Formats: sequence, structure tokens, C-alpha cells
Amino acid sequence: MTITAPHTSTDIAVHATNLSKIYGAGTTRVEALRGVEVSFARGKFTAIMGPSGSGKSTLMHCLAGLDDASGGSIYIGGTDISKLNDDALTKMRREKVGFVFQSFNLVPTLTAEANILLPLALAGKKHDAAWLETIVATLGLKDRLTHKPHELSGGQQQRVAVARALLTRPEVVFGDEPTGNLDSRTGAEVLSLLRSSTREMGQTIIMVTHDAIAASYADTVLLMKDGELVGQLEDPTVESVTQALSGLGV
Ligand SMILES: Nc1ncnc2c1ncn2[C@@H]1O[C@H](COP(=O)(O)OP(=O)(O)OP(=O)(O)O)[C@@H](O)[C@H]1O
Repeated sequence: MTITAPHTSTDIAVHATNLSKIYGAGTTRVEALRGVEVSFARGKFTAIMGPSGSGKSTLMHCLAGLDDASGGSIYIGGTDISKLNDDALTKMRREKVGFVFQSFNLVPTLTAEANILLPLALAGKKHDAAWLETIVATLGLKDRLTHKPHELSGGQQQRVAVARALLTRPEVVFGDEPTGNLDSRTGAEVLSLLRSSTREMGQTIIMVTHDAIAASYADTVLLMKDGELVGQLEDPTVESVTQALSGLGV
């Protein structure tokens, strides 16, 4: 007889329940999220896709505590972030969330190493030197640490941003089109590194993308339309993603 362990809350890194977001009022009122119910398993790579205006960025911004939801609750690592005051929210984002954006968002005057260490430095915390070494080695940045961003290629800059996101061992890393500014070969490298951070480091990743190739690196693709989650693909391929998107009119 096989006994399957029941899912416990520790299997879930990020969870949102009955999440709504309304922009504007009256004739400019937009319901960007309509009662979204979603759980992101710990250590998994999830891509969020859907037509333009379907609510992907809004969902990501609310989940990351970058924007206030209009209703519902969001849990990151068991903490209901909708109940946190501004200071607690800032601390939570700094310690429990990593970000990788399309535009690498590195500080131009700082070296790669200083950029990687910045979130911990801002939090007044010491970094774990062995963990830094592991991340730097995994991302192939060892001989680039003393360089400033303008001395690095786009792919190297994004790897620095990925290292910065991973260093705090965050509950979750959010990616907003992380390969949008990279050529396809470099983009593939960064996506492979993101995927190995889930497989080898147990990192949870949630990525918004328009790109079926990028989404095919994820374990799961969530499909959005008109502010709702309307589908899910497991072990996606470029073909299965493209087909699902064309079903949504993309
Ligand atoms: N700050 C805002 N003020 C008013 N409406 C907004 C605001 N931000 C987003 N919206 C609206 O909310 C809806 C969802 O937008 P959102 O940016 O989340 O979609 P998206 O799926 O990320 O789109 P895209 O793929 O084009 O980036 C859209 O109708 C958009 O016009």
C-alpha cells in the first residue's frame, strides 16, 4: 500500500486566497484580479502567462508586496503579508523575497560583488561566505566580481542580479520577464541557471513571461485571462504552451 503524505503548509512557499485588485473608479474602474486563488509549491519554478492586460504583473506585484491588493490574503512562508505595516513589509521583502527584473537593476557605481551583497548590507546583515561562493561558482561569476555593471555583458549582469536574488535564501524569487533584454542564447543560459536553482538549491521561483520558450523551463505554467487563473500546464513544452496560449487568443 502506498501512503501519500498529506500536503502541509511547509510545502507551499506562497499562497493567495480570494485575491482582488481594482484600479480606478467609475468609468475608469478596472478589475485587474478577480478572486484569484493560488498556491506556489516550495522549490518549484512557476511561470505565469496570459494575454496582455490579463493581470500577470498585477498578480506578481501583489504577491511580492510591491502593490496593495484590494481584497483577499497573501501568505509568504506562512506570514499574511496583507496584515504587515510598511516597515514590516519592507523587512519581509528584503529578507524573504528576491527579484530579477527585465532591466537588471544593478547599481552602476558598485562592483558585481557589492551589488550581490547590497540587500544584506542594507539590512545590516552579514552574508554567509560559503553560500556566496557556491552561488558565484554556480553562476560562473568568479572572475567577474570586481567588475562594474558596464564592464559586463547583459547575460553577466543578469547573472549578478540572479546571484543577488539568491544570496538571502529567500522564500521566493520573482522574475519579471527576466530574459526579456537578452539574446536567445544568453536568455537560455539564465533560464537554465534559474531552473537549476530550483533543482539544486530548492529555490522557489515565480516568473511572469510572454515567451513560450522561457515558460518551457518552468515546472508549471499558470494561465491568466481577464484577471482570473484559467488553466495550468505541468512540465510544459514550447508546443504545449504555444497551443494553450492560442486557446486564450494570444
Ligand atoms: N496602475 C494602473 N492603473 C490603472 N489600471 C491599471 C494599472 N496597472 C494595470 N492596470 C490595468 O489592469 C489590467 C491588468 O494589467 P497588468 O499589467 O497586470 O496585465 P499584464 O497581464 O501584466 O499585461 P502585459 O502582458 O501587457 O504586461 C489591465 O487592464 C491594465 O490596463
